[in-house]
Amino acid sequence: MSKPAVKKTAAKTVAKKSVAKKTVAKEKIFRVAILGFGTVGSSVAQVLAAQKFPGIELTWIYNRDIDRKRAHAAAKFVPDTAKWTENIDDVLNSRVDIIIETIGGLDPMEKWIRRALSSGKSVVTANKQLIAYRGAALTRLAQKNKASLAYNAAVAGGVPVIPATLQGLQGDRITRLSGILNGTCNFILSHMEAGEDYGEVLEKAQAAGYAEANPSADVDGYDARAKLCILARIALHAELDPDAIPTQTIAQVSAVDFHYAQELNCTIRQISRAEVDGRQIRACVGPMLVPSTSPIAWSHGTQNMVVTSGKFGGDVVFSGHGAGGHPTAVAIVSDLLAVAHGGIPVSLPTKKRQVAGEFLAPRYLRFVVADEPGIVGAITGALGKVGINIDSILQRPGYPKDCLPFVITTEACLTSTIEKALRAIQKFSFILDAPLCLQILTVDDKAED
Ligand SMILES: NC(=O)C1=CN([C@@H]2O[C@H](COP(=O)(O)OP(=O)(O)OC[C@H]3O[C@@H](n4cnc5c(N)ncnc54)[C@H](OP(=O)(O)O)[C@@H]3O)[C@@H](O)[C@H]2O)C=CC1
Ligand SMILES: N[C@@H](CC=O)C(=O)O
Repeated sequence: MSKPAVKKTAAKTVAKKSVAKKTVAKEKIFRVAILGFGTVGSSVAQVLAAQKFPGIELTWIYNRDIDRKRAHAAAKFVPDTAKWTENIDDVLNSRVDIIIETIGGLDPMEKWIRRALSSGKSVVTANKQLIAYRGAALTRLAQKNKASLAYNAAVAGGVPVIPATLQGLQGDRITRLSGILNGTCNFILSHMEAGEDYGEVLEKAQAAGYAEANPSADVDGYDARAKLCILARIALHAELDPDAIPTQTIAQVSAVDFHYAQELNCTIRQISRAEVDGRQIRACVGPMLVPSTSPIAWSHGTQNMVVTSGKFGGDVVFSGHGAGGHPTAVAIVSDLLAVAHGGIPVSLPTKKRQVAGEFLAPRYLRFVVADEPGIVGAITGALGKVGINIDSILQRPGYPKDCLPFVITTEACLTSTIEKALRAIQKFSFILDAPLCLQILTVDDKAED
């Protein structure tokens, strides 16, 4: 009779030990460093200070000119126990477990992150340029050194499109991605839609910390195309050369385009698109006309929106704030917690793919001309010559005749065909500015078979 009792006691002891072990494991402290104490880095410190996550200890802050940073109001969110340094070796040679990189750019960040991963430190980064150009190699380096590389914040700021795609959509065959991937451009264009001036709104976006260090990255499309490449890697399993993706600036969009877009029941947004086309990927980034009935048109301010189209699951929409310190810090801290809790993202093989910039789409063409008889005939003739069919011609009264903007919309045509027609049109003597040519998005967002 006594045997089972002994067994029970032994089992209890084993159970107690394993609980104790788990408790010890749970209590592991992850030492964390933040590189870069700017908009995002200081917000990370604030989010960490506000929530005091168990097992996370902020131990280092690295930045240049550290006295200036320590004097900043956000420094109060950094615990007294953390050390401040302007020497990167202090961090890279320390016993830090996880480095949060919020500086940006390729050089020297690639070198520093390589050093961190090679010594088994995990890295959480918001650096979309680095991940777009070097993400595949850095991920391999992390895996080789049993470290983690997480970059949820590099695409769409606070919208968890990367973790959701990695954990929730890898079972589908995604064939198409489209949407708004740059908060600064969305902020600018949605404010212009409400009548504000391009230059003034860009300044507001910079002051609020939404824009990149060089805002050309935002307005000229380089930031969005880096994000598109990252998404193409995880959703389409395609490695793309960011430089091969055609980008168009939003700087040429003016108030008159919003007036004409409104007459067409549309608005204008910077759109990023990538679609599987056999062994290549069609991709581009630029301002486009979006029907007012499309949810994309309802994105205002820093909102981003990504639509993925899967063969089996159909369309999935992600939306939220794509720029700003706090939303981005949420993505970073979530990555930090996932790394500390041992989360292993799904990692399917990827293939290098060529980029094609050819899209079949209706076009919005805005011309600025010195008015004279025969202009419409000359332009429509040039379009007809390459087989492009016109859908509408819009000319509002009241503009000066010596600098007259008017619009032609076309039926769906290929990018190369419209470009050929525009090269011919640009030679006409009445053309004052390079014509603005924008794709018009249609509601044809179905997954391919
Ligand atoms: N802002 C946003 O909404 C988002 C930003 N990101 C990404 O996050 C990263 C940081 O962006 P953000 O916080 O806006 O940028 P900030 O310019 O506000 O912050 C960058 C910080 O890094 C410091 N820094 C820059 N270069 C160096 C260097 N060589 N050595 C040491 N310190 C340096 C800067 O110091 P100093 O003050 O002296 O310039 C600054 O404190 C970028 O990769 C960006 O693309 C991602 C998503 C959203
Ligand atoms: N400058 C970027 C910041 C986030 O990635 C943007 O405006 O989207």
